Amino acid sequence: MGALKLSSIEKTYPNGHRAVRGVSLEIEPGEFLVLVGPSGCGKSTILRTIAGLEQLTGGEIHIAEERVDERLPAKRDIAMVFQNYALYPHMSVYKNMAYGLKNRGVSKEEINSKVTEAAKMLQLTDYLERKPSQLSGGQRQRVAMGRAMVRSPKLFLFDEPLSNLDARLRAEMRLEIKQLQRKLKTTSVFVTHDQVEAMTLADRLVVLNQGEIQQVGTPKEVYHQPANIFVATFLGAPAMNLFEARVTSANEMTLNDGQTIQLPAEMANRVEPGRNVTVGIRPEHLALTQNGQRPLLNFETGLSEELGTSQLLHGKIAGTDCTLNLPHFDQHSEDQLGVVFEPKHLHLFDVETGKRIDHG
Ligand SMILES: Nc1ncnc2c1ncn2[C@@H]1O[C@H](COP(=O)(O)OP(=O)(O)OP(=O)(O)O)[C@@H](O)[C@H]1O
Repeated sequence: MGALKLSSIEKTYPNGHRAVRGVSLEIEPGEFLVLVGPSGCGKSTILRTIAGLEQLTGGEIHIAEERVDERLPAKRDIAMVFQNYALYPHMSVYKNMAYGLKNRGVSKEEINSKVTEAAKMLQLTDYLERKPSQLSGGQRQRVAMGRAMVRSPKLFLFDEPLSNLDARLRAEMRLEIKQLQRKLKTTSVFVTHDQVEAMTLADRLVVLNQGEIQQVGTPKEVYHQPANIFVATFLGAPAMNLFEARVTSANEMTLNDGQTIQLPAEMANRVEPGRNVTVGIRPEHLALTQNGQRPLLNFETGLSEELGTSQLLHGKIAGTDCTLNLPHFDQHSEDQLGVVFEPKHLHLFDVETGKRIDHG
């Protein structure tokens, strides 16, 4: 039984903008699903239609097998955590957390036990009498989490909840949310445009662009077998390197400047000669030749950037911009270097459709 099911949902805003285009998804109980994509791709709109803050213009939403898209937000048994926390400034932490339960007529004793338990889990016990203005950003975000938790909803919805926090706190809260969700096992949908957040939090990722799903999969699947060029270049920093090439024999491709690359073994004889393809390789999968090793491609060196744990070396292969992410720092004075890679790390895409040409 799916915990949440979106069936061909559509959202066209009154101004005619079609923000969500036939999105279908099924989420398992206890799953942590992350919606990720560039600004304007429709991820917040999807979340808001699940919560009932926006009306669908097509399709259906089911929560635990019950159709909910025509129900009022309060009748959907959902708790939402927002980017701006949405706490009541004049109420104490305790009252903020208790508010939703009090409104539902839950007894004082039960409220007390739930708030106390959530506060303990979130390390807020010492702050229950404070007002939100007397808390740090991270603590406020925890109160917002606590308020969602005490209601024991069927579903948590997170709308970029960490984007107001500084980088360090963000990383800490990310881990806390993950640990908390593991403990509570509440089905969760989390929206972010931050790919690191998406990769680290998700059981499964949904990559969106222009209101449409591009790919659904585990972070590993989506990173290592991107379904198309959009997904391949959206996830990963620096982005995957792309080159135009033509398949010139059963097992070989030729780049613009005549340099050739072997097709990955699984692809030999499977892509017809004459076909134009886009070849992708991630910066961390390219290395410089060492000790007289034979180069697979020539690399014209440009600027390098030192990142501490690794070094980015920018340059060109076959006249196309290209970046290498190298684990060791070395000064490079030569203009031309050789690069090597493992053929299994090559990604092939159709030039016209941008879709992955699969090799297992
Ligand atoms: N009320 C509205 N009326 C008209 N268009 C809207 C409305 N709300 C959002 N949109 C448009 O719908 C598209 C999707 O918006 P949405 O907020 O869902 O994107 P998003 O992926 O969450 O982006 P961001 O990361 O910037 O929040 C955008 O092009 C946006 O301009």
